[in-house]
Amino acid sequence: MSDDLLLQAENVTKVYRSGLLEQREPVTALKDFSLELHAERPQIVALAGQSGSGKTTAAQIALGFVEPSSGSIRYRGTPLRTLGRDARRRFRQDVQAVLQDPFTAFNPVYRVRHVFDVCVRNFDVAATPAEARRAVAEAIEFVGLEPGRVLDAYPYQLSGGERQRIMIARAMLLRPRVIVADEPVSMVDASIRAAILEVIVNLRREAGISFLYVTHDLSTAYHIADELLVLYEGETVERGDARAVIDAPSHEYTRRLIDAVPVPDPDVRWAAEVREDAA
Ligand SMILES: Nc1ncnc2c1ncn2[C@@H]1O[C@H](COP(=O)(O)OP(=O)(O)OP(=O)(O)O)[C@@H](O)[C@H]1O
Repeated sequence: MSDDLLLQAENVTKVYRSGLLEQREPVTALKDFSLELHAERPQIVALAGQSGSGKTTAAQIALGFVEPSSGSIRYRGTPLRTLGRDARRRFRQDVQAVLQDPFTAFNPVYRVRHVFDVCVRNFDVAATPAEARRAVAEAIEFVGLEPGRVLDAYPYQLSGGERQRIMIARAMLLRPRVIVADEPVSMVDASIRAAILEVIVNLRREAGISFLYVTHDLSTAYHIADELLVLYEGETVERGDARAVIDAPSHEYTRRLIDAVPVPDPDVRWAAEVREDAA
C-alpha cells in the first residue's frame, strides 16, 4: 500500500439496524463505497446526491464517527479501528470536520475565543502562547474575519456565515490534511456562500488541505471540486473529474440532479473565476 494514501475507504457498506424495541426494516445507507485521498496531491472531492442518498453517512464514516458494517476505512494505511493512541491522536488532528449547522458546534455560554483555546490546549498547535495567539489570528484573518471583533463575541452575536467561517478557521488552526465539510454552505445566503467556497479553494491551494465536500448542490461541486462522486440510494453511480461528469453524465439520476440546479445562478460566474484562479 502506498504511504501516500492519507485516507482510504474500501468497499464500505453501512446498514442501520433498528434498536431492540423498534421493529423497523434495516436501512442500507451506503453500499460498496470507495474513496482515496492522497497526502501528496490535495484534492477537493465532492460527494453529491439528493437527501437520503448516503452522503452524511459516508462523511461520518470518513471522520471515524460511524463504524462501517463491512469494508474498511484506513488512515495512512492502518484501519481506523486498530489505530493506537498516538496514531488516533494524529488522525484526530489530520482529519477535521466542518458541519452544516455551525451553531451546534459552539457552546453558547462561552465567547468564540473558547473554541480556539480548547484547540490550543488539546492539540499541538504552537510552541508558545504568543505563537498560538498569532496562529489563531492568522487563521481568523484567512477566512476574512477580524480577530479583535470575533474572538470576544458570543456565538449568537455572529451571523451563520461568520460562525461557519470560524469553524473553518478552527479546523485550519490544527493544520489538518483533510477537512470533511458536510453541507458547509447550505445554510448561508449566496454572497456568503461564495466567500466560504473561496476559502475552501484557497485552503486547498495555499495550505495543501484536501476536502471531502458533501453537497446536494451540483453547481457548487462543478466550480470547486476536482473529483465528483454521485450517490444514489447509497450507491456510487458516477465518479470522475467533476466537470466531465456534469458535462456528460452517464446516469439518468445525475441528469435529474443537474436539471434540478436553478439557472441562472448568480454565483456561477464568480465561482468559475475562482476555479480558474486555482488551476
Ligand atoms: N442513525 C441512523 N439510523 C437509522 N437510519 C439512518 C441513520 N442515519 C441515516 N439513516 C438513513 O440512512 C439513509 C442515508 O442517510 P444520510 O443521512 O447518510 O443521507 P444524506 O444523503 O446525507 O441525506 P441528507 O442530505 O438529507 O442529510 C437515509 O435513508 C437515512 O434515513
